[in-house]
Amino acid sequence: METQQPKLVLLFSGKRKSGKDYVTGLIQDRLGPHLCCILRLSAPLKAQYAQDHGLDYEQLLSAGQYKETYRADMIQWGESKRQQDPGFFCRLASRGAVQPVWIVSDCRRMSDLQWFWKEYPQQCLSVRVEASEQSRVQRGWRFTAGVDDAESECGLDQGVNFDCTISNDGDATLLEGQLERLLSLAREKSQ
Ligand SMILES: Nc1ncnc2c1ncn2[C@@H]1O[C@H](COP(=O)(O)OP(=O)(O)OP(=O)(O)O)[C@@H](O)[C@H]1O
Ligand SMILES: C[C@@](O)(CCOP(=O)(O)O)CC(=O)O
Repeated sequence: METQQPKLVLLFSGKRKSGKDYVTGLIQDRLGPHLCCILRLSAPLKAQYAQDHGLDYEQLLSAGQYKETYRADMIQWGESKRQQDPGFFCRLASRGAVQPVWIVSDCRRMSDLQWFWKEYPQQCLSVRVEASEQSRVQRGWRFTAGVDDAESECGLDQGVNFDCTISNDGDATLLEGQLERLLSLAREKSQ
């Protein structure tokens, strides 16, 4: 299927267990799958890595511990691909997307943002999901050297003026309120 020009591209980033998948899932639920798709840059990476290493792709995609066992090695594997072509996973993840609103759920590096900014200069909005260390620990996060101090987690810590920041520390009402602006914008743009 041919990719169609999006009307809005929400570029999400955030630390491990800040809730990127949770928050982007909520937005897609509200907008519906005809209006909004979620693009995971890590999906083509995990698909190829699973195939090469005889692993379970679905489990690598899920929020459980399984993917954490392989995270450091997946990062290395993905970085070797990105060195040859920084837009490699951006291109694969967005291939065939036809909805007017795209949510990229896992931007990690400046090159991820730059690729979308260059391809869709009028449509992009960068969104940072933030959560306290305490919330992240409750969701299963433990500091891991080589992961939490590497570009995969820290690549967007500096140098980006995010268009929007969402605090996701577990208060559902507070979260809903923060999503309203993005939901209104998405509905407006997709008309
Ligand atoms: N506001 C919330 N309310 C309830 N549960 C939440 C909330 N935010 C996140 N979670 C839960 O915390 C866990 C981690 O969240 P999630 O997978 O969305 O984080 P992530 O930033 O995508 O992490 P990773 O980078 O590891 O993929 C999940 O089990 C998710 O359901
Ligand atoms: C290997 C990697 O793609 C894992 C991402 O997994 P997740 O988005 O945290 O589920 C991280 C990276 O590309 O640096």
